[in-house]
Amino acid sequence: MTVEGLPTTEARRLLPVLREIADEVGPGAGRQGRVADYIPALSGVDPAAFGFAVAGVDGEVLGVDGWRTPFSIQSVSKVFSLALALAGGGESLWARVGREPSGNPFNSLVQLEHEDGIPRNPFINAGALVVTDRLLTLTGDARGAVLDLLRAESGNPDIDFDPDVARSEAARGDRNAALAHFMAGYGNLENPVAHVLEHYFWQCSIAMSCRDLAAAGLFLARHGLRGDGSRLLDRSAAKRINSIMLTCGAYDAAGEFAYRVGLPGKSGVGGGILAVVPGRCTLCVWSPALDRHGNSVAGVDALDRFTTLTGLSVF
Ligand SMILES: NC(=O)CC[C@H](N)C(=O)O
Repeated sequence: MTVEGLPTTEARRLLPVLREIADEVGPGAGRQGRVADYIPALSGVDPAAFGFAVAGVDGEVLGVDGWRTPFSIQSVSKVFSLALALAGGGESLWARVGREPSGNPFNSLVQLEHEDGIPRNPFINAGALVVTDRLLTLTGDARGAVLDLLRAESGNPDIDFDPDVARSEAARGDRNAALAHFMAGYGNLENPVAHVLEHYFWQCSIAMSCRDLAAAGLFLARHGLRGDGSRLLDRSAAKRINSIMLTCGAYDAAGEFAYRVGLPGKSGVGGGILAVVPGRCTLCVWSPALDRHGNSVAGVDALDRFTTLTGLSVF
């Protein structure tokens, strides 16, 4: 029981652990790694920023330091577009994208030719472009569908795209354009390349805080149930997304992430990482300085310490 006599929630119980970790990791944030600058609009972010939030399956969200500061969610959006594509279109997606770790950088082209235009998994860029294409076919507005889901599940209607980030990425989008055109050449896109790219860039540009992302990801900890009690995914689909996050969520460092953290997680080059403790809670950590794989240095460190201190991993 807490001092107020209310039952201790998961978030309240874990908040002191987040505080302890932030005191250890936060002061060093930005000393190792580099902020992503291949998307120019991301390059001005403070490398020393740090935020950490925990959301219990009851919906309570608490956090420390910069947990309410919005940042560019980038590839963390890939979890939500995948959830919507599976919820709306089912298993047929898997004819067009695989479920194996790639072992290659998130924007790599090399595997695609060997594997006939079928991306290894939905969390590398090529795979996410296929998922966006599927969502476009299903909804007519992939980026709008992702934004609506994020607003609804976080309970924050003010979440929005960042047009500067979206335009900046489009202006430097040659690699993603190459991936999309290459897959179109293999017949693995249903919509025009320019349309798919636009929706992908805008979806990546969404700005959210650790608070909002931890809350929005709770359906993954609730085995597919949304905040209003309705079902987004059946239990099996939720399990599968968590599994792919564990094996593919940190690009070509997914093995190292699983080794150190032991949780399903998805990182983005904005420095955010969403992690899931199924049945218990979600965590979102943010610190913009990245390692050479594109994962937040302080973010992975914080999650590593979290599972070490609490024993809350899937193993
Ligand atoms: N790893 C990432 O977060 C990459 C996302 C970024 N929008 C890109 O396509 O390059």
